[in-house]
Amino acid sequence: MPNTESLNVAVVGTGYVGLGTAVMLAYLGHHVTGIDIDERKIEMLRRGELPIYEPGLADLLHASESRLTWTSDYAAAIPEADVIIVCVGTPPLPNGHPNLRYIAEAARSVAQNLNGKFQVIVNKSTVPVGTGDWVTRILEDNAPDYHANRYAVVSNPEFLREGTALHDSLYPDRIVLGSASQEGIERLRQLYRRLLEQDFTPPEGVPRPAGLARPQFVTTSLNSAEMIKYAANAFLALKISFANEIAGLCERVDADIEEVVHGIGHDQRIGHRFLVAGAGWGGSCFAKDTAALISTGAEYDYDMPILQAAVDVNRHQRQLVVSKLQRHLHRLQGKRVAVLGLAFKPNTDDLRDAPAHDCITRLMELGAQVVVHDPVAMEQARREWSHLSYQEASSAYDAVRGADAVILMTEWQEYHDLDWEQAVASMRRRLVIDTRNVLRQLPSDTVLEQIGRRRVQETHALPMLPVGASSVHV
Ligand SMILES: NC(=O)C1=CN([C@@H]2O[C@H](COP(=O)(O)OP(=O)(O)OC[C@H]3O[C@@H](n4cnc5c(N)ncnc54)[C@H](O)[C@@H]3O)[C@@H](O)[C@H]2O)C=CC1
Ligand SMILES: O=C(O)[C@H]1O[C@H](OP(=O)(O)OP(=O)(O)OC[C@H]2O[C@@H](n3ccc(=O)[nH]c3=O)[C@H](O)[C@@H]2O)[C@H](O)[C@@H](O)[C@@H]1O
Repeated sequence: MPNTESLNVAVVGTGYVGLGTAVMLAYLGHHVTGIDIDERKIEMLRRGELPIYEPGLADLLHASESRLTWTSDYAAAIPEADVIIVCVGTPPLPNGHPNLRYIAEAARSVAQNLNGKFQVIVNKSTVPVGTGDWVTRILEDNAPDYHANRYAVVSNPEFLREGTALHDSLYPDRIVLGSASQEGIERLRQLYRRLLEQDFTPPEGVPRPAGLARPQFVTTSLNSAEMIKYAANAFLALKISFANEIAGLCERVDADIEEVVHGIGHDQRIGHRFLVAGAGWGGSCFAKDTAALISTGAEYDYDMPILQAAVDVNRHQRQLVVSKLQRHLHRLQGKRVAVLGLAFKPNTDDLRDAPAHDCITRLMELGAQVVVHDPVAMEQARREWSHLSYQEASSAYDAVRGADAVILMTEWQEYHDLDWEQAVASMRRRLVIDTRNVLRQLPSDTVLEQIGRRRVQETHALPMLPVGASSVHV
């Protein structure tokens, strides 16, 4: 094992996880080379620009610049690396199984450049149980001189959330390492020593949480580590779907999901987190990982009805938003609907499986005129959602002006801080569907619909107003 505190690390794949990992490890003092086959990303990173939006990441990137290198050439990074961390994508195939093509390609490229000394190949991508063994086989088949090479394969699942990636990377609850190689585990203990002991100066803007416990160091078999990642995401998705199911019943029996969650959350066995009802979970991983787990079950002829129900509840939840709109506006043909927020959650530009996509698609099918705004994801949407013909607004106020309804899809702070008095005064009809339950007091003549909550502001008829009218009596 190298004696120095600082290791040479190659991070393969510079997406949301790879970038967070590379920058965090450089901040902790390691020398990191990020490798990506996407040369556009590498060029941007070389210019000091980030290809993704993640709060605080640009500052940390610049603070650690001297220990960060970017390349598309495996040969420039792998031979020198003590640790190679694979963070390539594992997107879903139509049958729910993850596409492991990028993992196989990365493993082959790594194998061809191994140096013959002891190197640790870490898999951080989310992969089905058994992938670590399969990667070992790919390394054996492709390393130039298999017998001369010594290496360990370790599964090290990632638990960061987009939007809070730095916080989650620097202050993790646990670091999970699965491997049959004790030597591999020990090298990773060295890699993560500063994290484990919380022995670093917190970067500006990412303070250490008060009373923070040190991360748990969890070592397991390769298979168990791979399973831990899927089980964790499945359980979180399940919690949200449970909250959404109870929210639906709350609406029918005139109870309030927020009061209910507050009440049950004080039971320490339940807790408050990940029980916020809304438009359903989205993002790059929950749908992909629940589908992957169900598809793994199917391979073994093993049903997973609880997980399947969580997925079904989520699908239904996505449709709820438009139903709420129809309840008030009836026919949506020609109605102008403002959608605030496109990203699947605040503080990211990631649009993968964003609930806003389903909502906009449905609104368009029903003939509505859709105007959208997002503080950071508009450009991304122009690239990825070019099949949707909505109008873009340059500000939230512009989106809302003249609208028959506003749907708040993503709880960006900017929307929370809007001057709602001014915003609703410019609407044609004062109907606000808050799918994230974040709005509190709107002008009294506004209908505010939330998820699973008693109608916070009630009105019996929804008047149509001349645009710009400042008040109305109902
Ligand atoms: N996005 C997230 O918040 C989290 C993602 N994960 C998992 O981490 C993995 C990566 O996810 P993201 O970072 O979101 O993916 P991403 O799609 O943002 O990034 C993947 C990157 O890998 C690169 N790549 C593909 N093949 C390559 C190859 N052969 N060599 C070098 N680079 C290659 C792509 O060009 C891309 O830049 C996935 O398995 C995901 O499930 C785990 C925890 C959190
Ligand atoms: O494997 C992954 O990719 C990651 O997936 C999630 O992280 P992420 O998808 O970035 O974001 P979350 O904060 O978990 O939110 C996911 C979705 O659930 C929704 N959500 C979240 C929490 C909640 O209480 N209610 C709720 O509807 C969010 O709005 C969002 O659409 C997990 O939280 C991470 O631990 C995991 O590493």
